[in-house]
Amino acid sequence: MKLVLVRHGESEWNRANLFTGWTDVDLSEKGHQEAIQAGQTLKQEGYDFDVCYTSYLKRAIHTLNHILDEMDRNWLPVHKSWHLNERHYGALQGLNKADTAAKYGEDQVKIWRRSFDVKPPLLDVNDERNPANQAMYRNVDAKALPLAESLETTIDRVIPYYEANIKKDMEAGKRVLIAAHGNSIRALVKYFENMDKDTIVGVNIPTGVPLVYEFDEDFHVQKKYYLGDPDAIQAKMKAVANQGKAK
Ligand SMILES: O=C(O)[C@H](O)COP(=O)(O)O
Repeated sequence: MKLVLVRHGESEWNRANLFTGWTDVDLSEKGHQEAIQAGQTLKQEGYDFDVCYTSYLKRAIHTLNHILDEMDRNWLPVHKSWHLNERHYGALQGLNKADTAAKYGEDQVKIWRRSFDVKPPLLDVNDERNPANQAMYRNVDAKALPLAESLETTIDRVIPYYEANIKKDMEAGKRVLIAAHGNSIRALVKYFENMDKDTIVGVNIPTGVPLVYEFDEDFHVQKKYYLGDPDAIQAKMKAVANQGKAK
């Protein structure tokens, strides 16, 4: 069984190096190109899908749309869920990552970005960015919506959704494509690989590159690989890690 995950292409806020989280920003021009390239790669490599999953955020939705365009698979069913959203970056959303590192130190920014269980500072409940105050989440139980998330609390909402929906589809023999985000994908990577808290700290997901997992029938990982030029992928991962360095 194969599962393909793609982090959205570069967003406008990735380009500006801003903490983004649940802010609904679109792809940059480079991000659109990365998503188109991901679709072309999947097509050239002979991939096909039966069902797709994505988040509520347009950078992931538009990435998926580009991929489906390139594969001529726009007719596929697409499930959108807030459970696949990026980790909520709380009151850090909108701040520049390098400036934040200069102000609070690179170690603190690494803790906020990559530690397993530390949440960034919470949004105020009255903040218009509180998801409970936004139309996008009007059908979600407000008690389930965060004011900030750690990777641990992101896992708490990604994995039950994966098990109840995506895993079920895979068990039924469906080929699944997920277009999501750096940290919702890190949640899945940690779970699939049973990774410990220290190892996941070093995992950075590149933008717009298909990541393939091959599982046996008990959902043990047999193989894991990115599709594309290995040097270019390494460079993209390093660039993500370096976003938290002071200039
Ligand atoms: O929300 C964000 O800022 C990014 O999409 C992911 O950020 P990170 O790599 O700093 O966790």
